[in-house]
Amino acid sequence: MVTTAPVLVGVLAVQGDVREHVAALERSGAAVRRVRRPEELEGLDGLVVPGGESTTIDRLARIFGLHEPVRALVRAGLPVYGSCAGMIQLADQILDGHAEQQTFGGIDMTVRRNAFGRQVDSFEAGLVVPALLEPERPFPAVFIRAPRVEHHGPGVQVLARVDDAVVAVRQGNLLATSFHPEVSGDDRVHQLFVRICCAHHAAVRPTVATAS
Ligand SMILES: NC(=O)CC[C@H](N)C(=O)O
Repeated sequence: MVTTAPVLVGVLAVQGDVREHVAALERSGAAVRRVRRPEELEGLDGLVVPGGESTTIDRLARIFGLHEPVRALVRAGLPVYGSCAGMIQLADQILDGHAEQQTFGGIDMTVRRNAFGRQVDSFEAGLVVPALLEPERPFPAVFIRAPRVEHHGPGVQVLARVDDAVVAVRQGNLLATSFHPEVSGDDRVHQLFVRICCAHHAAVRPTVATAS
């Protein structure tokens, strides 16, 4: 029998719906660590930037000394998944951000904050997402003051749209959704991310498989 340890995925825990992501990742087979300090980034196979308020996540990440180390890990190829405010944090450019707002960047896209307008601040949509397991089953996507991708470069793969709006993307090991899969009771987005983390782990860490 070959035994392998589960991948270790961090959840940036400065603000936002951290607990729901921790639970969804654990259900998807990952070991999870909440990250509030730079040293807690060490040894991770992936990182989730949760939804919440991107201006607050940005400000606290900089105060806690996490901004530069997370930027460096993104550029070094660590798998990172950003949901809603987390998607904003992974965008190279943002529209309707605060004047001094910064992002980790990494995905060659321009994201507009709060793009779906006040009258539909929150809504749910059944999305067709071919990249997920059982793609014929629509994903119950919950949008809460959600951003949308306005422009993206050729290296960015579009995973889902609502009408014409791009709401889920992947670029290499970086994954981002406008919506909140952690509150939907459907773990297929987290399962996709854990698979990306497993592939990265296998590529960068020598396998210590014990045969018995
Ligand atoms: N649910 C969310 O994460 C909302 C994101 C929020 N509108 C922002 O700009 O950060």
